[in-house]
Amino acid sequence: MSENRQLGALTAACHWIGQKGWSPATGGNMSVREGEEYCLISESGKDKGTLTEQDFLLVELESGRAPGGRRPSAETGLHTLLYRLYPQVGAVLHTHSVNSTVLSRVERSGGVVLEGYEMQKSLSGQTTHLDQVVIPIFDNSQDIAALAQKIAASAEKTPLQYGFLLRGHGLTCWGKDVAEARRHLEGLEFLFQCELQRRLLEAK
Ligand SMILES: CSC[C@@H](O)[C@@H](O)C(=O)COP(=O)(O)O
Ligand SMILES: [Zn+2]
Repeated sequence: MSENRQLGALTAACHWIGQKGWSPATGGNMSVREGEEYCLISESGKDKGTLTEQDFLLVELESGRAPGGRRPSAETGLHTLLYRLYPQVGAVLHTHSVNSTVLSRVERSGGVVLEGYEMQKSLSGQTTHLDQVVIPIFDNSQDIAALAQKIAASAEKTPLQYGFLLRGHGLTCWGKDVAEARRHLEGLEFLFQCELQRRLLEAK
C-alpha cells in the first residue's frame, strides 16, 4: 500500500460523508492524487462510510486501470479526467446527497447559479455574495467514458471550478487537497439546500 500522506484525511472524509448521509447504500466514490500519473480511488461497490485505507486502489490516470485484479470505482473515468485536466486538483469527492440529486433534476438548464449567499465564500477564491458561481449540470449516463468526453469538451470552453452535478445522480467536487475538497463539498451542499428551500418557498 502506498504511503500517500492524504490517505488518512481521505478515509476520515469518507466517514464524515457517510455520517452526513451523503453516500447512502454504496453510493459515492473518493480519491486522492498520487503524483503526476496515478491516483488512489475507492474500490467499487463498498460502503463509503466505513472505508479503511486498504479499500483504496492505485489507478493509472492515463489508462484508468488498477493492477491486481480488484475493481476501482465505476466512476473512475471522471476522477482521472479531473486529475489529467487540472494539475492543481489533489482530491476528488463524489456524493449522492438528496439535495444534489433533487436540485440537479429541478434545474432543467445546464447549471445551477449560486448568487446572493455569504456561504459562496466557502469556495476558494470567492470573496463576495454579489458574484455568481455556476455549478454545471451534465445529464447522467451509465457510459462513463462518453460522459467524461462530454465533460472534457465543456471544460475546454468553460474551465471547471469547484464541482459539477450529474442530473438525478449527485455531486462531484474537488480541491487542491482533501481539506479543500471537503470544504467545497460542505459549502456546496449548504448552498444547494438553501437554493432548494428558496425555490420551494418562492414557488407560487
Ligand atoms: C448505488 S451506487 C451507484 C453507482 O453506480 C455509482 O453512481 C456510485 O457512486 C458508486 O459506484 P462505485 O463503483 O462503488 O464507486
Ligand atoms: Zn455516483
